[in-house]
Amino acid sequence: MPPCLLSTRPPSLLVSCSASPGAAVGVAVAVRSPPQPPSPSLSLDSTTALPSLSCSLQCSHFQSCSGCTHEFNLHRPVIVDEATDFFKNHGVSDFTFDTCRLYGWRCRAKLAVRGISMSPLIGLYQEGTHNVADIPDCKAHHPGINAAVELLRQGSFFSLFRFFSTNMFCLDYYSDSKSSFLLIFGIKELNIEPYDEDQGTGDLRYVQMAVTTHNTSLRAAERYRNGKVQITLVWNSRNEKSSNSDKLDALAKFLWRNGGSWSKNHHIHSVWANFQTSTTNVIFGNRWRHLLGESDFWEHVGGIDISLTPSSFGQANTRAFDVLLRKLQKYVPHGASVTDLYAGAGVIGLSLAASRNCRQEPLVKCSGEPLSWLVGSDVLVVDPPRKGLDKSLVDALQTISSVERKAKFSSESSSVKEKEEKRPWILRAREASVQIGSKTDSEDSRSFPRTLIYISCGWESFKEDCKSLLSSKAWRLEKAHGFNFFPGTQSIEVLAVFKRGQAVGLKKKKSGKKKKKKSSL
Ligand SMILES: C[S@@+](CC[C@H](N)C(=O)[O-])C[C@H]1O[C@@H](n2cnc3c(N)ncnc32)[C@H](O)[C@@H]1O
Repeated sequence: MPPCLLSTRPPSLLVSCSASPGAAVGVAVAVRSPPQPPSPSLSLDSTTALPSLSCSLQCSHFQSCSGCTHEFNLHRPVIVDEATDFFKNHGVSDFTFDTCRLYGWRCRAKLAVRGISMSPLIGLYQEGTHNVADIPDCKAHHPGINAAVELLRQGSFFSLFRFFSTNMFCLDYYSDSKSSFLLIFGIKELNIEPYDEDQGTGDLRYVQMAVTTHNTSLRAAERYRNGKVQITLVWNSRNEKSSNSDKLDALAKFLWRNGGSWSKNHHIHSVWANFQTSTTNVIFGNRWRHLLGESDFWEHVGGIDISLTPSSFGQANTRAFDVLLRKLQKYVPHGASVTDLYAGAGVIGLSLAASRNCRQEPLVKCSGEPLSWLVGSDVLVVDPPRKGLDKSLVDALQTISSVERKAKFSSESSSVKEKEEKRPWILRAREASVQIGSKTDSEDSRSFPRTLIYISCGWESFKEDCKSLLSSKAWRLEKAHGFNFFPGTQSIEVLAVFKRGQAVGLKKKKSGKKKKKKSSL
């Protein structure tokens, strides 16, 4: 029996659970809920009792698939309680949590392909094993991904017999094709072999599906559900000239013919190949080839259009990411200079640059200081992988105030020296260096960021990093928000805003205490 949170949170008649507007993909209907407008945010008011069944997963693959670990209360993972307490204990009592879209949210998936040709398994590894759970009806996937997986399954593996016996609907689907018989015959001929890890044999190892919902020819409300899928076939060969390349070519053409721009049911954006022969667990090899469809994959997020290659890091939950980016923009002043670390394809930095009209700061390198690349930045944004910040960065951020003091001191003393300089040839050389735009010492004295925005997908590592930053007294927490990036799991995305130094109130309190002590003596 999967864990049911009904026992911890009794259902109430008034339901305040609602998915983001437009979350019409496998929608959970609020039980006994009076009609109410969709609300993208949930209040964390503890008096608001929430139902379980209204936001339950109801997925036939739950338990066999490792993707989702929690079946109920998708709108409010249990970890939100812990996060609320954590932030309260660190001075932020108004932590908010955005429920976002609960179903069909995953726009990026890497799925293993295993089993046998007649009966392939396309899905995720079962917990702690290398057995793949087939997940054709995954509730987390954008429906376009499930449709593309189904097409892939037909194209790659269906035998003529199985095709006729269990998928008669496909005949209608293909009936307007000029040569449906040839097509069916072709499917059998493809006979793609799923990868066999033990032997290192087979053709298709993994498939990556990425959905773009950026289609400006559709009304905004229709774009999400009409998203198109970029398919990357991770092929077990060194390159496109290997012996099984005919099969790859045939599979790509099959996918494109039946899901591409000329097909009746256009849901495939493009087909790519990645070549990988390594026997390790690394999914992708270094060689990528665009095969069919559009080569550019555009997405619209955080107010910008961004083109990602299949090898780029992309957030799986595009809509929730958009909600986060819009919240993030509010913490960056207009015209600020921003440094974006762990930037991946640079979506965050570009979104801020566009929405906040950010100032461009040339990179300044002053020798000897690990934080030199932050000189002149007003805001630092970090978005590390699940394991959190690199230790060297935490160390640098902990010592940022003393580094700044040192930098200021050295630039002040050098400007004193500058003033004392009388030799005309030195003065002329200095003037020339300013004219060609190179940095002088005095410019290095500009301060380091006063704001640090930490975006985290790893709650445990975030807590550790947060404690380290706060314990150094170089930073204080000012705001924190959570986002439901991964409904069905206990992972949330956190956006935490830190400011330099300690809270003014805290300092005052301390000096007040001292005074009292003195007077009591
Ligand atoms: C959670 S992703 C965020 C990417 C980007 N901010 C976004 O939202 O699209 C973390 C990124 O950091 C990169 N990364 C991981 N370790 C890194 C390191 N030590 N230095 C720089 N980047 C790193 C990863 O490749 C990945 O692109």
